[in-house]
Amino acid sequence: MLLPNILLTGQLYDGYDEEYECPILDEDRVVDELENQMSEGGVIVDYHGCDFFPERWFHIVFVLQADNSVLYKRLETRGYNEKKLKENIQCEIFQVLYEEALASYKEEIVHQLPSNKPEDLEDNINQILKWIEQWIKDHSS
Ligand SMILES: Nc1ncnc2c1ncn2[C@@H]1O[C@H](COP(=O)(O)OP(=O)(O)O)[C@@H](O)[C@H]1O
Repeated sequence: MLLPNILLTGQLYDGYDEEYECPILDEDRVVDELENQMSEGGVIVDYHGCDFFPERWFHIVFVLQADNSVLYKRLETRGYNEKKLKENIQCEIFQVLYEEALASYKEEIVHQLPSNKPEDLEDNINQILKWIEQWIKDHSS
């Protein structure tokens, strides 16, 4: 589930942030909106933050990381303004999202995955698939 798409089509935002040039997320509405689907299970949620999601929603959390030079080029290509670009890079340097994940979920379910090169994408998918298979095995009896 790609959360940004749902947010935009479902209009689950509350105003627009002129400084960061993005919609302001209405976190409570997002959680309400996703609750039924999430409690059914079998859902992968892709988003850049996680502290407002209920802990019970997830069995595992992956935090993707990129080296700064790689990330800089990526965000520059996306046309981020100077301030937004700087803050995103700083966020990566201080591992803000990894820390947020550690603070929001049990440490043993939070994993970091490098995402610098296309090959990393493939490796990460394989690793996540392996984890899913193992989880299904462990929980089917
Ligand atoms: N592992 C990777 N290797 C090479 N390019 C990547 C990789 N991950 C992302 N990218 C590049 O960055 C862009 C944005 O990736 P995306 O996963 O959508 O980022 P985010 O989820 O942080 O918004 C992609 O279109 C691609 O060009």
